[in-house]
Amino acid sequence: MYTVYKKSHKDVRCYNIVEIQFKDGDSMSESSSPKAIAIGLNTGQQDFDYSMEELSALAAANNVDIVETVTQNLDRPVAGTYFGTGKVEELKDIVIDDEVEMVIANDELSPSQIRNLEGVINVAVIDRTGLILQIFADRAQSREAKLQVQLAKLQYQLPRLHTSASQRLDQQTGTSSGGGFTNRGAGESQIELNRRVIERQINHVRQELKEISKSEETKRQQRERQGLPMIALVGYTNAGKSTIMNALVRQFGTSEEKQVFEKNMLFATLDTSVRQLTFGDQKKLLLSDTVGFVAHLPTHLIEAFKSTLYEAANADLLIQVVDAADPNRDSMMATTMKTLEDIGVPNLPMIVAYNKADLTDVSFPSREGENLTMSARDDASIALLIDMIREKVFKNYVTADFLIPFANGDVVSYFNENANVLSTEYVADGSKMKVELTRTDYDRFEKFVV
Ligand SMILES: Nc1nc2c(ncn2[C@@H]2O[C@H](COP(=O)(O)OP(=O)(O)OP(=O)(O)O)[C@@H](O)[C@H]2O)c(=O)[nH]1
Ligand SMILES: [Mg+2]
Repeated sequence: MYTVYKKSHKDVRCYNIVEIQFKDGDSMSESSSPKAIAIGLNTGQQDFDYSMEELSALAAANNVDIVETVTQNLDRPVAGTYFGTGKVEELKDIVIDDEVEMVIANDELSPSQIRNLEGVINVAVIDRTGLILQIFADRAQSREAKLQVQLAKLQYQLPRLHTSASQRLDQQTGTSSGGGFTNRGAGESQIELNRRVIERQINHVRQELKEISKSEETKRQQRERQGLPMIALVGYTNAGKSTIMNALVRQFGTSEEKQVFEKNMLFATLDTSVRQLTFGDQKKLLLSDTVGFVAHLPTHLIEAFKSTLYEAANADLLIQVVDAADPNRDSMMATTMKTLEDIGVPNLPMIVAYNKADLTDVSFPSREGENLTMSARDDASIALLIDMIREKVFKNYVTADFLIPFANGDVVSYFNENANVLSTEYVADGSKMKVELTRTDYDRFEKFVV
């Protein structure tokens, strides 16, 4: 049904990236899920229980079944083994009793902690970071997302390289190791070589990403040239961003604006999708749906997804979607704000959408300043959200009277397609139009203003 194996190149071995592969077809059946034990260190942090639950959900998103949770109360992790010696022995017995194939730690482990733990318990040890990276690796669809995840994985592997005594090739010469290097000096250790292989891969991926982003850049510039406001949906994973996007697209998208993928699982969305919405008065905006955030999102992944989150960073307005029915919504909001800061998203105007109110006993839709209590499944909520968005992004519209000479018929067509034409009257020297339009368009056609 599945194989769990340590990723092992001929000459590059890494401890905590475990590839979990499933055959097609039955990969999602319950019986095929590998079993694992979740381990966590309770240092007195407030959201400890929740973060252990979330670890199980992350494992489930990877089709791994957590059968038992083992925790220890300590002020800080034990340097070499994460848990104390006694606890590690206890864990070893549980691993044997439960017949699990892996242990998943709630914190990011050091390379030596992983090595030492694996040495005692004899099954693969993965940490939270490795798990998240693996989910992203499995889900990434576009070439850009795939490369970004690959880059994050390589950067994660780099400090985790190790070499066993038997692998050491202290007097390495010639062809005994792969990687395409010809210039391997005598005395270069295996680990140095491994590092160079990975560094080379990193450069290669970076280069490819740069080329892709050039063409992405062109698309973005085209959009920017259209001068449309950009609204970005951001927030914790599974909050309902894609569901809100779809509800808006259903009402205001053109027929070719496709629905995005929404599902009750962590990280359903990995690529940014942008859709255009057009309202009855011809006002238009671009809406982007983005990857969701999670506590302790691996730093390398944040780094890698900066360009995916370009839309968020350059938006005119953010809509932070919150799962209002989740008891941990406050820490999820804190994580979202922290992640936005880490990505370098400036302090943008923001609407906070307390979504999934239908699962709470709070009445909805209801607005309080920039906060909206709503449900993505409720038309009245979507209507109120649209009012709030319009109020914020179309405030720079101006209304003016124009006289367009008959020779400039293209301007009349432009207004009819892109602006809110309030009245048109034909006079001797052209068309007299009262138009509500963006400040940019006003500046562009100012010479026709009367
Ligand atoms: N009851 C209820 N369920 C909702 C609501 N909004 C979204 N959901 C459900 O919540 C789940 C997650 O929704 P998504 O829209 O995929 O969430 P997301 O924020 O895009 O998640 P990621 O892409 O993983 O970041 C789906 O099963 C939705 O049907 C809501 O207002 N009420
Ligand atoms: Mg989504």
